[in-house]
Amino acid sequence: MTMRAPVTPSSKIRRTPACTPGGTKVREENILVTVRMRPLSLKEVAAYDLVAWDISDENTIVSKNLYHDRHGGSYTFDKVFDPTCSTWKVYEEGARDVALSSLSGINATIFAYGQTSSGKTFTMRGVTEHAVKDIYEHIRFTPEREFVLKFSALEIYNETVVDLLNRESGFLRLLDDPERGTIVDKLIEEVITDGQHLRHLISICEAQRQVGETALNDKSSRSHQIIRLTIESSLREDTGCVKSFLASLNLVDLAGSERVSQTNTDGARLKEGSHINRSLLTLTTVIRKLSGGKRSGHIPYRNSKLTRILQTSLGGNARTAIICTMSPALSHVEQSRNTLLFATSAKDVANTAQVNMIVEKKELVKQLQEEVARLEAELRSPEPSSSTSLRSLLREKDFKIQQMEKEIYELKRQRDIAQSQLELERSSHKEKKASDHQGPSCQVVKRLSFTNDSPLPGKSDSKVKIRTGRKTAASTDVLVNEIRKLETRQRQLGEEANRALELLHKEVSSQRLGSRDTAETIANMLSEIKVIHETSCTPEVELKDKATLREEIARLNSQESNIIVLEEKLENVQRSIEKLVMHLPTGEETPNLKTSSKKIKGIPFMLSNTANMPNIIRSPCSLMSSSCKLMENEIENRAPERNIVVSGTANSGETCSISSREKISAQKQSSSINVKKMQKMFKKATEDNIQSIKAYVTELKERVAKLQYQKQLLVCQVLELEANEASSDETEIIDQSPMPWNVVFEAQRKDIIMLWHVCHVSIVHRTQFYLLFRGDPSDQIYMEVELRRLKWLEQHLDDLGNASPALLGDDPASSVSSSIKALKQEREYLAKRVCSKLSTDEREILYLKWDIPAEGKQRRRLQLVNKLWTDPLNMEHVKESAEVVAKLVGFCESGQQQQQQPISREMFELIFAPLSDKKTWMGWNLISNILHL
Ligand SMILES: Nc1ncnc2c1ncn2[C@@H]1O[C@H](COP(=O)(O)OP(=O)(O)OP(=O)(O)O)[C@@H](O)[C@H]1O
Repeated sequence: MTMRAPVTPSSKIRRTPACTPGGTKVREENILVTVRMRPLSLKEVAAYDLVAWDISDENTIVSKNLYHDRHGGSYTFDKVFDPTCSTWKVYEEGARDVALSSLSGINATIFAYGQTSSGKTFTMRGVTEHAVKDIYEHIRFTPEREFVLKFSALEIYNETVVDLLNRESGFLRLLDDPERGTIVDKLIEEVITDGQHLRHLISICEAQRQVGETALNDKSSRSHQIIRLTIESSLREDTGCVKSFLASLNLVDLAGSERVSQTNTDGARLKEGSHINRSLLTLTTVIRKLSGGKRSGHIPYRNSKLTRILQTSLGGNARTAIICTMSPALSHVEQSRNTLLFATSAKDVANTAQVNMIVEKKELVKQLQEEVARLEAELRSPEPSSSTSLRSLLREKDFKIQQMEKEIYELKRQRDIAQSQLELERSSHKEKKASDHQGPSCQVVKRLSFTNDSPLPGKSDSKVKIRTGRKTAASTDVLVNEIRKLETRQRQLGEEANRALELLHKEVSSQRLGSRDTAETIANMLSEIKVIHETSCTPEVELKDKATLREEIARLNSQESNIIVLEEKLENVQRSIEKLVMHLPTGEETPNLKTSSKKIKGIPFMLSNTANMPNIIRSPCSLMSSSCKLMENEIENRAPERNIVVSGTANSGETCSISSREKISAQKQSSSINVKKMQKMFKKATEDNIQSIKAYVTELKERVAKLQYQKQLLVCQVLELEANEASSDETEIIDQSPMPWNVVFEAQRKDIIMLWHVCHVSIVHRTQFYLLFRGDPSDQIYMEVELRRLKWLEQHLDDLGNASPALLGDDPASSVSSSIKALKQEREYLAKRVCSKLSTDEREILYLKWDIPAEGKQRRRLQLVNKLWTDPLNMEHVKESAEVVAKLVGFCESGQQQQQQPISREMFELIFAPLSDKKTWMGWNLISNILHL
């Protein structure tokens, strides 16, 4: 029966931190790592193999030969099981707890890792059996819950995923699911009826699995096997709380790492071995990178199907147990040490297991509503102690919301600025076009430009198109000039307004046109306008560079409060004007003629500088002079035979005087008519002036707004400049401080050594390269090329292995297996030279140091050579291997014994040949062949 995804659309998986049975929260938990040592196999006993390890206590395993173990030969784990331990004990202490977590919604994975024939399948078979038994026992003793178990199984064979319940479905694809991580497409899931059914399915999978015979194991698993039990459980009674738990239990039996020299494989087995080793290498890399909390870097899960499928179990949402299996034999000591090193890294990997609960959407809503109601009730409760923290939390949230609103407002504002800037840019562009038509000498300076949808001008947003450098400086100058012009204009206007107001003040107080209130109002207005004028006066600064631009912004910033004061004052002035209008004299009031005529004489005639202030303020004095003229005309009309002169103030140069007594009497006769006319005229002049001041105030307001806008532009420009400088600084920093070459060299050398190992590169080549390139700066290019070639080769190993002969040509060295074969031949060749090139003492020391048992001269020599260059992670081993190979081949570094063959860089001349030229690009076999001759 085929089952699809267990999560239905109407339900949702909720994850909460996992709890131990005791109820304490588990946020991070390290992988449980145990080591199981099997007994010596019959073959090993027959070969008189020795036991290389001691188990000093139930947590520690120690190498019997401490001579060259760089880890001091002692390794500690959560548990170490000696060869007499039963699988039950291994399960009980190394897997049970983790396996049973899956019953309470926590994903669990148990896997066995180790060298081929070390007992992984043996152990996992037992562990699976015990887990199945325990699971069914738990189900039996938990009647209140209903359990649904589903079974699926797959194998990863030669990096392809196959369904063990349905081999016919071919190779399965891996898909990325945002909710569940990596899933295997079309993998069959069968619902299990009971324990018997489950055991039956497991046995089917065992029968289906790829198994082959190797020199080390008659039934060697040639694939990684993953059995997955998906366990869903829910309460039988609807209690209204969490509906069900959902988790999977992965039981993983990995294929074993193997050495061609030990497994004596070729053909299909060899290819399998290569795939197995590669995926295990990725697993090792993933574990190494995850260990010690070094999660920040890239974890290469995607480099193999195995690590992709197990991703959640390695540093993710699962509890994981690893049982490392090993042989006790001395002949496998190197492989066992590698297993122990892997186990040591795995100990440091931390997982974050969560309880996976399935909650129906309706139920989820209900639960959330209840939660909200509870929280609200708590907030309302008179007992503050329990809700204090909640309240403060809410306050905090409110505050955050407010801040966010402010930010949104600010962003909108900045967007508007950017848009207006764009408008400016457009008009400037038009101007430029127009001036271009006029002639080449006309230059238009461009401003900053932002794209229409740019949210934040001046920030590092990639949408912001910035024209920087000289253009920015030029546009800054233009802006500054504009601001300067505005400011000068404003100053002039301020002065005009002052004069006009002073005049008005005098007029009102001398004419007593209004009450005392009116006089006070105007006096206030006058002083406020003065403040405005003083506040808005700015010193002239030459703004040429960014520093002065910044100073200018600082000044504008400091004037921010002034601007606010200014705006307030303008409001006051406007109010005062309103008041003033209310107090204006009506036509019915009869002023004292004597005083009026006296005052007329006394009114100072101040002609405003109308050229500088067009359409803003008309001085009442000019109106007064015209009213004088009107009076004069009237008098002249009434007594044409007499010469009447009306004298004015010194300012105007006009005078208004009467030359004879007759003229005075004529004036007296007509005075009653003229006074009314004068009153009207005076009132009109005052009204006009008030209108002018109103207009002026409005304009001042506009100017202030403009100034603020200009300030924003300046700020934007400075931000631009800073962002550009910062990015160029960063580039400089990067350029100026590369990683020291020796550090790069060490890292590259380690990578190269690992890749040589993975790609089965000739050990003679490795030796030459290793001895020749020791970190001299001139080695850089050689290291780079070697690394690239190896990376390419590693990536294409598969393709090469599978490629048709037509693609590869006849060159036998172009496939993986031929590389391995060539390596084997090379080792045989070197083994023949052991006696002639190494002295007896040298040989004995090496045999002792490298744990080579004393049995058969030829066999010992081969064993010695087979150990060379086999531990790419151990730099001491690498160095020793290179020294031994150099002696065997007769290399010497320049300056050493002359009878030996000197290594020179010419051997590694950089060849950039087309890929079809296998001999050249694979290169190494060719080089070593030459050297062998
Ligand atoms: N603890 C043990 N006690 C007794 N025999 C064991 C033990 N572990 C393994 N063996 C035996 O060792 C042999 C190899 O074991 P097994 O096939 O489990 O190794 P493996 O690691 O799975 O190898 P491969 O990776 O090649 O599949 C088997 O014959 C198995 O019965």
